Amino acid sequence: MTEKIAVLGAGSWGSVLANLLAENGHDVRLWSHNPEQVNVLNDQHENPKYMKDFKYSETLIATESMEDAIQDAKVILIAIPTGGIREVANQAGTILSRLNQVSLILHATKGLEQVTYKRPSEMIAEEIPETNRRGIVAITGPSHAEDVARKDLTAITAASADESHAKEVQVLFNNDYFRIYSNDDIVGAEFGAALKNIIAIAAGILVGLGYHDNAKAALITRGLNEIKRLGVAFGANPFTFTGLSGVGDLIVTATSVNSRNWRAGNQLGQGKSLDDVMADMGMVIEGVYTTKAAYEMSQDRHVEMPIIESIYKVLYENADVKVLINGLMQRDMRSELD
Ligand SMILES: NC(=O)C1=CN([C@@H]2O[C@H](COP(=O)(O)OP(=O)(O)OC[C@H]3O[C@@H](n4cnc5c(N)ncnc54)[C@H](O)[C@@H]3O)[C@@H](O)[C@H]2O)C=CC1
Ligand SMILES: O=C(CO)COP(=O)(O)O
Repeated sequence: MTEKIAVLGAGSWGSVLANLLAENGHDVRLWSHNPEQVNVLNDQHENPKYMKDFKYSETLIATESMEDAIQDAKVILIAIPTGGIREVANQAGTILSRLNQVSLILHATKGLEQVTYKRPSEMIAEEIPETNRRGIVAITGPSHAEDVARKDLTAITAASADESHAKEVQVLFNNDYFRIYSNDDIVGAEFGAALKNIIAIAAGILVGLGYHDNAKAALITRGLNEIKRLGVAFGANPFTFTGLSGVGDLIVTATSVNSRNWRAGNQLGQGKSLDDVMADMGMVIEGVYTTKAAYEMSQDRHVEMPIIESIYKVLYENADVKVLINGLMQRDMRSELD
């Protein structure tokens, strides 16, 4: 069945998901706050800053009016970085109240808010009145926008406390190259999504320093343990971390040059400064911010996270990464299962 769907955020991920939904036959309005980007998307079906050399479907319509996008949309997908999602959800909430409309809210954001440590779905719940939303679903998992654009096979998770909403999302997105599984553990899905970016930065650093496959495998495995430990401390189901939103996303992000977090780490490992890395990327590097939130959360909750603590020290205290690696390797001997 064709649905009207609003996608808020026309960066690499929002634009590619909007394109997929339009090609699935839905009536999609892609909102961006940048009028020039909207014109190029509508006239040339391109989005050069975010998705080089990719032609979007002619049925995809971009708009700079959030109200046009949202009006009559049964589903609203927010694909905005963590730093902007609260503001955009607030704008959407105001419009939904004014229109007296109720929509299902999806988000594709991977991070934790600074200072409050809130997950994206918690920010959405605070900004969009309950009377204007049927439910909140996180869509997350191993999915580089570049691979989805070229229709590589992709499987991700739709997570919602009410799994019936996640099942609705499966119907909207599924096609012959894109498959969504449902999960009722939105806490675990959002923790996996946010924290894997930190381990991806660490993996990039290791490769930048000249380490190889054994080091990467050790980092990914022990990193997953830290992700699970923090997530479980906040109520996540440990099994979620063995799924697409956990180990799946960790593999894709920590092993790929397509990952902006991995690339950022790789450049840091080669000696570039964090300021230069961030200025040159031109797109969001979520893990830089999530590292700070996760480190502070681990201190508050007394959750041991030595790898994430080391990345915090590299990014925020200019610590020597080789000294930190040495420290990690010399920690007290322990059981793998502790
Ligand atoms: N790019 C990818 O392959 C994937 C990205 N994600 C996640 O999706 C989220 C969005 O990422 P991308 O699209 O890749 O980022 P991006 O950096 O490519 O684009 C972000 C877009 O959001 C807009 N934006 C930022 N703050 C805004 C605000 N306050 N108001 C209005 N617009 C605002 C920017 O102008 C830009 O168009 C992130 O949390 C990311 O981790 C998730 C899966 C895959
Ligand atoms: O989340 C992603 C893939 O699942 C994209 O990761 P980056 O933000 O590191 O590019």
